[in-house]
Amino acid sequence: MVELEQEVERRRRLGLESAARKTLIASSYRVARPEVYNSLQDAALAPEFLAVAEYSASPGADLKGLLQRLEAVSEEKRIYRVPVFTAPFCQALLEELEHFEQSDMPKGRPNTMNNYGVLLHELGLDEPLVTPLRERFLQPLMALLYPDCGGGQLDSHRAFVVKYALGQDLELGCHYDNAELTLNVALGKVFTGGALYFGGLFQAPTALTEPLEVEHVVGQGILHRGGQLHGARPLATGERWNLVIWLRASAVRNRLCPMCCRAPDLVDDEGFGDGFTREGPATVDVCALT
Ligand SMILES: O=C(O)CCC(=O)C(=O)O
Ligand SMILES: [Fe+2]
Repeated sequence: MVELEQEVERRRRLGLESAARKTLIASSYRVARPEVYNSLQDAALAPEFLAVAEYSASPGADLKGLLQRLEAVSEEKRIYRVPVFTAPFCQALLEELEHFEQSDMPKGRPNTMNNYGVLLHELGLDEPLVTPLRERFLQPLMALLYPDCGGGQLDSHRAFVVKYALGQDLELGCHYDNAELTLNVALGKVFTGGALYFGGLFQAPTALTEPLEVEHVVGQGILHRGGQLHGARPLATGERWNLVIWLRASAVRNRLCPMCCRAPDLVDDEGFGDGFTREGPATVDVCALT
C-alpha cells in the first residue's frame, strides 16, 4: 500500500508540474507559426478526412458505407488508415514543434517511453486544435468504427508528439495505450524505418503470430484500439515526428480501467487527468492503480 500511495503522490505532482509548465509557456513562449494556434480550419484537413467525417455524421451513415471511404489496413485487427492533415499544415505544425523543442521552455515528455516528444496541451494546442478535431471529426467517425470501445462517447484525450532521430530515441517497445482508441498521424520529416507493428489485443492474449507492419505516410493517420499491442521499429535514417492522440471515453474507463483491468480507484487530478469522471458534478480523475 505504501507503493500505491507513493504512486498516487507522484502522479499528483506530475499533474501540478504540467499545469505550471503550461502557465509559463502561455505567458513566455513566442510562437513561430501562429496559424497553427488558430481555431482548426477545414483547410488544414485532407479532403478525404473531411469527406469521411461528413459522411459519418450524415443521417443513415453505416459502417459498410464508411469502409468504402477508408482504407482497412486490417479488418481482423480493426486498424484503418485515412489522410488527416494537408501537407502544408503538417509542415507548419512541424516547424512550430521544432521551434518549441529548440526554445528554452520547460518540456513535459509524453510518457516514460518517449524522451523527445512534447505534450500538446502544455503548448496550448488542445483548445484550438485537438479538442475540435476530436469533437467535430473523430467522434462521428469513431462512433461508427468502434461503437463497442466507446467510439461514440469520447470525452477527453491526451495528445502528444513523438520524435525519433539518430542519437535520440530510435524505436518504441511493444505496449498498449492508456486510451480506448488511438489516432497516430505521421507529420514528417524524411526518414526510413520506424514502421509501426501490431500484434493481438492485450486484453485477449493469443498465440504469437507475425506482427502486422504498417508504414507511415506523411499526413496520413492510423486508427486503432488502445488495447491493440503495438510498437515502432527502429528508425534507420532521418527524423520521424508523429502526432499521437489517445482518445478516451469515461463511460468505458469508469467501469474498467484499461491499464489495470479493474474498476478504477480514483484520486483528484488537474485538466483531463487520465480521462475518468465521477458521477455527479464534473471532477477529473486518474486511476491510482496504473
Ligand atoms: O512511434 C509511434 O508512432 C507510435 C507511438 C505510440 O504508439 C505511443 O506513443 O503510444
Ligand atoms: Fe502507443
